[in-house]
Amino acid sequence: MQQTLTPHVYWAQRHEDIYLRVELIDAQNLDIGVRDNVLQFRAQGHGARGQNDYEFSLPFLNAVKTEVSHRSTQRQVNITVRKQLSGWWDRLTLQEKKPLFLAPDFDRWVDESDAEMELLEKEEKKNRLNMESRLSDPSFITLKKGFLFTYNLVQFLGFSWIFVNMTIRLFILGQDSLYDTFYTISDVMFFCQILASVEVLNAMFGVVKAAVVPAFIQVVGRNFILFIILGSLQEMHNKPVVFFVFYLWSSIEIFRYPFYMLGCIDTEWKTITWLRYTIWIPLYPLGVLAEAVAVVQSISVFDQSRLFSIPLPEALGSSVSFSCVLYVYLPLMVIGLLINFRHLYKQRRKKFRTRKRKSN
Ligand SMILES: CCCCCCCCCCCCC[C@@H](O)CC(=O)SCCNC(=O)CCNC(=O)[C@H](O)C(C)(C)COP(=O)(O)OP(=O)(O)OC[C@H]1O[C@@H](n2cnc3c(N)ncnc32)[C@H](O)[C@@H]1OP(=O)(O)O
Repeated sequence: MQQTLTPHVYWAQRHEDIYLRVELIDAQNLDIGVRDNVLQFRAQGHGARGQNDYEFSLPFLNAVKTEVSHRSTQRQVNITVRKQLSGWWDRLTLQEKKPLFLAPDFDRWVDESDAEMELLEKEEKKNRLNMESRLSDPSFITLKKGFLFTYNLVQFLGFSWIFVNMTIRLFILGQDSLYDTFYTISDVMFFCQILASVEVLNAMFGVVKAAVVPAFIQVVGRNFILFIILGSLQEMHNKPVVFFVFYLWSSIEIFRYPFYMLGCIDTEWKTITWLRYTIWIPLYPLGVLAEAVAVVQSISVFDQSRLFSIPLPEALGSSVSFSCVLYVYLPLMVIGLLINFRHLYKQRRKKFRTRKRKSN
């Protein structure tokens, strides 16, 4: 006659689950359930004392859910019980004295802080997956493309207006047009450059696959020139350098934004792609050079007007001219140029390498 025996049971916990491993080979006729917060286990199998009926019951320390999941392998039965409330238990069973058949499962054992880390990682992974599934949701993609298309269209119209207006004025007025660029163009340029801040946000929040640092350097660099150097000093408004800065900026944008617009409707025009990834090569250094000339020309104006001068403690004198900041800014421009030049060079290589591979 078969006698009923108790198998060896190993346990471990996480904040949300209890894991039990019952050492029973070829377990059959399993009857496992939670009743009145007590796990009841009954099965036939080959345990420490050979082929027998095996059973045990475990009254849990805290409340658990009644549904139990289990999986029987050739060597053991794995049971997972969900805790009613997420938390760390001091022990598994209601009674303080540990039953003799129960031992920690060192293969799965972790201490509370490790389990917390595990939980955090699990949650992060869940959030990431949620985010990814939201980002790949067709309605979100349509909304995103609609937003980007509109943004790029507005910028394209703005910069085209600037470029065409300046070109026509150059043809009609000749050299004279160089002296009043700021008065005729600055409002639209202010609008476009303020709006361009969206590009940093787009890169930061992953709306587009663009790099954050180059976008930040680009937007901050241009806005510094536009609002601080040109916008705040009336003496700079009629300088020909304004023409060169605005013309060089708009020359790239009338190709860059249509390139992005076409991307939003999954279309590519090879000429536009080539122009977007090529004409920055002469334009970028020329643009930085024109901006540097504007900075140098503004130094004497800042020194005379004392605009934005930095107040000092009485012992050191009255104030320091804002031109000190400009002496620091000039080498920063060179660093910014190198960072963005390298970035654009990489983007160009990536673009043309991919296209060559596609056409092979
Ligand atoms: C702590 C204070 C620091 C302050 C530092 C100050 C330093 C000052 C440095 C001054 C340097 C600035 C000088 C500059 O003002 C001079 C000029 O501009 S001269 C004129 C010539 N200029 C240019 O050619 C630069 C034009 N600008 C750019 O190219 C970008 O702004 C730049 C950030 C530099 C690079 O762009 P990005 O990283 O976005 O690369 P991609 O265009 O290849 O885009 C990558 C992918 O993202 C998709 N994308 C990007 N934007 C959009 C969008 N608006 N709509 C839709 N899709 C977009 C794009 O399609 C690419 O995707 P895929 O690869 O799938 O095609």
